[in-house]
Amino acid sequence: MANVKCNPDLVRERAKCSFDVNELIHLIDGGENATKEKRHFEETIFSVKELQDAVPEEYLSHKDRYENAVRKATILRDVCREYMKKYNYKPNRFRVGHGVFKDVSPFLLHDGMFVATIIGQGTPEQQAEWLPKAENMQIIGTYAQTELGHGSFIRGLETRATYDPKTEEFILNNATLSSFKWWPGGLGSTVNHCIVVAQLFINGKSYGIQPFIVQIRDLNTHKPLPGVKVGEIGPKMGFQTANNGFLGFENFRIPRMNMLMKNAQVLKDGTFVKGMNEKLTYGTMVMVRVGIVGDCSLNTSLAATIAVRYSAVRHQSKIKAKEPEVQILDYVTQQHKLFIAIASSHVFRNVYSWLSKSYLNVMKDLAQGKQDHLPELHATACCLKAVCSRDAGSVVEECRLACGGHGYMTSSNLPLVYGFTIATVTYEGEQTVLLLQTARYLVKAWLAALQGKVLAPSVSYLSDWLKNDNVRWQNTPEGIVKGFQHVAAGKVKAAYDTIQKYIKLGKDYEDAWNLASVQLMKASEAHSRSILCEVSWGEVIRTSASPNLLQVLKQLAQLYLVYWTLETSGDFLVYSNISKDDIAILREKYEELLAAIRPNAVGLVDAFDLRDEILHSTLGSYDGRVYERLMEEALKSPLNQESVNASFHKYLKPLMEKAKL
Ligand SMILES: CCCCCCCC/C=C\CCCCC/C=C/C(=O)SCCNC(=O)CCNC(=O)[C@H](O)C(C)(C)COP(=O)(O)OP(=O)(O)OC[C@H]1O[C@@H](n2cnc3c(N)ncnc32)[C@H](O)[C@@H]1OP(=O)(O)O
Ligand SMILES: Cc1cc2nc3c(=O)[nH]c(=O)nc-3n(C[C@H](O)[C@H](O)[C@H](O)COP(=O)(O)OP(=O)(O)OC[C@H]3O[C@@H](n4cnc5c(N)ncnc54)[C@H](O)[C@@H]3O)c2cc1C
Repeated sequence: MANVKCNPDLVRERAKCSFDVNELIHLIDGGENATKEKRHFEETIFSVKELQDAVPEEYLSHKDRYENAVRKATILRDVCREYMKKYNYKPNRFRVGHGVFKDVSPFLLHDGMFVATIIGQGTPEQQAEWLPKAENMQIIGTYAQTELGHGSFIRGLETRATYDPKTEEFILNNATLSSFKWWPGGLGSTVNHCIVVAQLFINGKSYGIQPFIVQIRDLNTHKPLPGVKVGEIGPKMGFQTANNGFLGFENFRIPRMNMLMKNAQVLKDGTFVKGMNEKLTYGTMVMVRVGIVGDCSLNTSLAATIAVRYSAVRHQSKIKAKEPEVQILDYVTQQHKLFIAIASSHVFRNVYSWLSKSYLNVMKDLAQGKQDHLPELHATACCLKAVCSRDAGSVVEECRLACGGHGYMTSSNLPLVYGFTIATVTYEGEQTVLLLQTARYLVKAWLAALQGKVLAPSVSYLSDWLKNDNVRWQNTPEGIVKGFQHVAAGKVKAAYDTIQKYIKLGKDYEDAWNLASVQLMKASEAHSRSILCEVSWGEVIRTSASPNLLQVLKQLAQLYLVYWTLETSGDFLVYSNISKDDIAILREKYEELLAAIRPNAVGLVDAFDLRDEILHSTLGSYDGRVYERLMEEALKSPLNQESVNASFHKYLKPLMEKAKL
């Protein structure tokens, strides 16, 4: 990239960077070697001509766009397979996926949930049967859980799997419209198999929801099998190429062994054998929620790179009347909009790495029959997924707005990035629903703290606060982290007290919960923010890096802490010992941090190391040829391929002629 002829502003920005950009790239990637491998892999993918679109895909019809995405998905699969064989390298498909598809691969659910569910929910025998076929794409699958009528409340799913001991089969049925599966990615026209989550019935008795592996299309003709009704759900806000679909069954029979039975089993005679914990059936969702925190880091870095580079290139208006128009990045309000995006990406990455380790530890425990840490993992993954996805959506939109009119252009790629980022707020557990899951855990933890019990590490601050809620405020990163914990503890207590108040007024627990649920949701958000602050600050101070880089990483981490303290200063005034003077000091600190980060802004986004092919942006490319690219892309419009469009003769001319009469 260094030899590309760049916009002079970007050249100047890069020259003033105070740290070694390559050092940060290596740190993010996990070492110099990892960067080399990543770059070699990406170079390979993006040099495949067939993966490059001649026409921007927004000009294609819905159908052509889908077919093009499938074409590229199959080529990408082949290239990756060869590459993995040759180099024994497991690539991050999500990064290159953004480059190849711009939007979402029709195989996303195959990789992200179908294979993962076979691993997580299948017995060793079932894995041996299905996994090789799924991994080498002999079968293509998705995860079909959500229905027209139910998504959040999965105990309410209506698809039925009724066991027939005579034939040792399950009979799948969707008797109502609301029971039709609705949303699964790839289901529309791509997959031939599904994990179907259905209510198990044996001898008229319900045994809750269970996962079944179901073939829905003929492997040769791709026609839906008799008894299967399947199709695509149509255009959406984003995810246009994900091929989301609907599905219903009518007396569709599958063998008994197609119920994934790692957790619970149905024996030949119809005996149901309960698993260690019925919530383990929800395991794939926990895994994906963890992954989404990492995805939030990637999505935020895409938007930050585009908006920061553009803001360095774009000159508009003046700060001082007699001086030239400034780079818009010099406006402190612009820095306020953008630097939190850079900081958030680092915070999400660090927290993702921490959460993934917890996830793997709990999986190891579960394999040994220990489930003590599962509730804590579930509670933590729920609130972090909810808050990170919401933050990422807001950050991406702020970056888009920060690019003014050009941010509204599809060719900036910011609308698309927003489309797939904001979807993460809803899928894999709607944000409020997940925050309320965490609130259940927090309320229990609060009760346990009141009883003097020892709490799990992520909530032990509740006990500390109970012992001493009068800790002096300190304007240090550690003091701010404590402050976030005080806010969270104060909110948990307030929500708990509100539930108790309603119960005393004669409400039952469920109604009291619903009445207090705004507070519960906010408590859960505050808990999540305190984890984000504590973990990310902790990770940064433990980072081994050169003094220059460490200084910049600390500035970013502090920016995150101070930004969110100021954003939620009302809460701090209510629940911590912060004073108005402390807030004024933090405001000053915030301005200092923006100024300190300013010279490194372009270096920091360069360190995300996102190739132009991944960014897909007229505004964000490495060379900063913004206006040239905007014009080049505009000229690709089909309307610019003709000097006069047929509509002139058909409609406009007759209209003008009528007006003459
Ligand atoms: C570096 C880059 C990395 C990139 C990685 C990218 C990652 C992305 C990977 C793949 C992309 C895939 C794309 C996905 C597209 C979208 C897919 C989908 O959306 S699939 C459908 C997802 N659906 C949901 O998430 C539904 C949400 N609803 C629920 O989960 C549940 O209904 C519920 C809200 C949890 C409620 O369940 P239920 O009613 O049964 O429970 P409760 O009565 O409320 O609670 C009972 C107790 O059970 C505990 N519980 C609940 N869930 C779990 C769990 N999963 N694990 C453990 N424990 C659980 C709950 O806490 C209650 O406990 P108590 O309070 O009673 O003790
Ligand atoms: C892009 C995209 C891709 C998807 N891909 C898949 C897929 O591959 N497979 C799949 O199975 N599903 C998929 N889904 C479905 C997704 O998982 C659900 O849409 C999601 O879980 C939310 O459920 P819902 O639509 O039922 O929302 P609802 O639950 O109906 O939410 C509507 C409102 O009701 C509120 N609400 C609901 N319950 C409660 C409660 N208990 N307390 C308080 N408020 C509540 C919510 O907070 C929200 O404000 C996808 C969705 C999207 C958008």
